[in-house]
Formats: sequence, structure tokens, C-alpha cells
Amino acid sequence: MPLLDIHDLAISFAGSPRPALDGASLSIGPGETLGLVGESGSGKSVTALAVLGLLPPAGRVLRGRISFDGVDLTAGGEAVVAPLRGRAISMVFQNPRRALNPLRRVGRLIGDVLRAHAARGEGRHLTGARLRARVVELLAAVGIPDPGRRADAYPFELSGGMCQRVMIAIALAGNPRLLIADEPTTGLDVTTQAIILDLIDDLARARGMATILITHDLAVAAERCRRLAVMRDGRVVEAGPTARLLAAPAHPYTAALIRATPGPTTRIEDLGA
Ligand SMILES: Nc1ncnc2c1ncn2[C@@H]1O[C@H](COP(=O)(O)OP(=O)(O)OP(=O)(O)O)[C@@H](O)[C@H]1O
Repeated sequence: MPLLDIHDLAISFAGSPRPALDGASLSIGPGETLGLVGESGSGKSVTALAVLGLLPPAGRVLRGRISFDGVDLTAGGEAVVAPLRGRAISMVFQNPRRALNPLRRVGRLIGDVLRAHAARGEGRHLTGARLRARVVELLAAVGIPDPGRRADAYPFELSGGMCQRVMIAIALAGNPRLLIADEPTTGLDVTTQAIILDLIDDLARARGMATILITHDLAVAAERCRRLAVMRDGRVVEAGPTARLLAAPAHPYTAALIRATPGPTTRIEDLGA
């Protein structure tokens, strides 16, 4: 059984002439990596937000079904999605610096999330030294050096890459079975981008966590994900194992995307080498 299964999902926004999603279908199994690719406006982010029940108020589900671990999220609504959000299903967004409250130390930010999860899940309070230890453990898990000291830093004292690590730590705080990373490296320099994507890969493998990597960059998705789903105009036009999809694209749009993606010899960073 797939972990997440989206079937024929259609979503529109009040005032928009055409639907943002128009019959999108995709699925991902436990522990799998899926690259969700497509140009800007194709519906990648709306798909992710719909899974988490975080559509803006103007967005409405017209038809279709989202099920997670066999549970129908579309029928269950907020009562079913809320307990999963940030726990079984987590998300990492772009622009971590903007997402982190600038007035709180990062240890406090992570601690607040951990406490909320503990109160909800185990019904127990997580405080004091036990909470602090869990915070430091999470900072260490996402590769933040000297985590005991960094827990006391404010977001502005950390680099963009370190802030994204903090966001990933927050996303991991609920031990998710599915992590959705929406353009997680936008705004980071090329070296840091690779480091953050490596970190997500390593964490996913170590925890058996399924990941959906949303990106407009087919090359990045192909390098990182075993399966790809290609979106266009609110639909998934093609999905399948990465090697098959690259070698024998079935949809003309996938073929065009592949042609438009620079190969290793024409990458900008290689031209100066
Ligand atoms: N809050 C909103 N109000 C109205 N329309 C929206 C809203 N959010 C998204 N849309 C529309 O939904 C469609 C899909 O957008 P979406 O953000 O999912 O695309 P995307 O593939 O993630 O692109 P990007 O890479 O630019 O984020 C677009 O036509 C967009 O204009």
C-alpha cells in the first residue's frame, strides 16, 4: 500500500479563471524518494499544501482524494490532518530565515515544537534538562557543529544553510514518515545546496523516511530521487522510475524538459573550471 496516494486532485482558487490543480495523481511508498518536478505555476506547491491541509483560505478542493497510510484525508478534513501535520507528515520550505521567528533562540524554537508534540502524543510534559537534551540531539542530527552552544543563537547569527538545518530539525521533531521538501535550497550557494540535499538524503535513509523533493530542476531531482513525477498545468503528466523516465520519456513534455536540462558538460559551474 502506498504511504501517500493522491488521486485525481483538483483545486481552484477563488477568482482564478483556471484550476491550480486539474486532476493530479501521484503516489509514494514508505521510505521512497520522489522528485516532483515542473515549471513554476505547474502546481507542485499547491499539491504539497493540500497534503498538509494548509491551502490558503481562497483554495477549494473541487474533487479527488488524498490518502495517507490508508486514511482518507480529504474526507476527514482538519480533524484528521491536524494530528498528522508536523508529526507523520512534515515539510521544509524555502527561505528558512524568513520562516524562523527572529526573536527566539533556535533552541527555544525547536523546544517549543518538541513540547507541543510530546503534549499531544504522549500526553506528557517535556521540560528542563530532558527537553534541552532532545533539542541538542536534534541539532546534532542535522549536522550543526557545537550544538549545545548553537542552541542559544538567534537565527540572524546563523548562515542561511545553518538556518535550513534548523528548519529540518524542526521538521524532524515529530519523527515524520513523510518529509516534503519544497525547493529547500533556494537562495543558498551551490556548495551549501549540495550539503543540504545530502543531509536530507542521509536523514531519509537513516530513518526510513519517505521524501518528496519539489524542484523546478530536473537534474537535481534525477540525481537525488529514485522516482520522478512531472507536473504541468495542474496535472502529473508522467511518473515513473528515474532511469526509465530519463531514458524513454513517454510524454512529450518530459522529453522537452530533458532536452532543456543542461548536461554535466554544460553546467555553468563547469564552464569556469
Ligand atoms: N494563494 C493563491 N491564490 C491564487 N492562486 C494561487 C495561490 N497559490 C497558488 N496559486 C496558483 O496555483 C497554481 C499552481 O501554483 P504552485 O505554487 O503550486 O506552482 P509551483 O509549481 O509550486 O510553482 P513555483 O515553483 O513557482 O512555486 C498557479 O497558477 C498559481 O498562480
